[in-house]
Amino acid sequence: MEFIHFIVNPVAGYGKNPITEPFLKAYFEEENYTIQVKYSTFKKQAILLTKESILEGATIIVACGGDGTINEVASCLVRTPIILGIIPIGSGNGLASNLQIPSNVEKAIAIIKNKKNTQIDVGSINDRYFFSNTGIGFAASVIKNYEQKRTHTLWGYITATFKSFKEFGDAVDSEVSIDKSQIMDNPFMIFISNSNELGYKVSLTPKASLQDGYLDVVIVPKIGRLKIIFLILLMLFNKQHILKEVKTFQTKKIQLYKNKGVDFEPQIDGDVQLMGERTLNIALEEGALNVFVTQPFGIVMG
Ligand SMILES: Nc1ncnc2c1ncn2[C@@H]1O[C@H](COP(=O)(O)OP(=O)(O)OP(=O)(O)O)[C@@H](O)[C@H]1O
Repeated sequence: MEFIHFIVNPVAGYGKNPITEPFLKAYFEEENYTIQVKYSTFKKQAILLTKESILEGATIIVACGGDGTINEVASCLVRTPIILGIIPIGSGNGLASNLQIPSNVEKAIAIIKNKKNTQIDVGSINDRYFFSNTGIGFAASVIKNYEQKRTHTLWGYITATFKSFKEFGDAVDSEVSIDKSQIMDNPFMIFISNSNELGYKVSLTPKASLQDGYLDVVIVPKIGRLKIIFLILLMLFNKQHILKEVKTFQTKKIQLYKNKGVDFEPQIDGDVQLMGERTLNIALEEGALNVFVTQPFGIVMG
């Protein structure tokens, strides 16, 4: 008997999804599965619901939402034997896309029922985990503006990008040191990724792998407005490396320190968080999360 708990974000994506207990019971027959469905009613409640499900003896916990919900659920499952299932009903669904889990709910359910699981790497930033990506600068500013919008769609990201572009000149003067050596004035963006997709098939780190034991880092120093426009266009076609200012490398850990300017406000899997700290210690934990995947993805364990 499997004890499967579903943690559903009812406002993810377009806020329309079919996930109810009767709907799921049609797929998870009572002879083999005991299911429970829980809905989050406020931001970050999925963390509390997941912790409760662990205490209740769930063997599989399914995050039903986008990258934010997956982050909240999966953060509680790192280094536990509990397997994460994903039903991607968010807007961007970057991690699910990297894992080749389709947005079609029935197909995503079939992957869970197929019981093939693998272990993926997990990123950490101070006391938090990330599974897709984290970073500071322009990408975090876009997400902050996006979070304030009512429509969480691709159009929401486009208008948030315009707003961040307009605000760019008002940025507070800042200085960041990287690994206690390189010092950057007002870096445009420092982006650190575990997965190869941001969502909507856009990628800043197309070569990143969830199972290679490395984080992929993209650093863009302060650049002028024309170059920003050029860079945004290049990003849409995954060709940002054409711009010589864009530096990419792989690492197992990286430390950012704010010498000057306000405290760090990084985005963590699409959620902007004021850290209230001047140091960000970002690292990778290899293979620390069990997740259901499609048959051809990665090294299948189960
Ligand atoms: N009932 C709720 N009301 C408001 N916010 C909620 C509720 N339940 C969860 N949330 C929050 O919604 C945020 C966004 O969720 P999520 O990332 O899953 O969806 P999305 O933004 O549509 O998808 P994606 O991140 O893939 O673009 C999360 O920060 C989560 O904490």
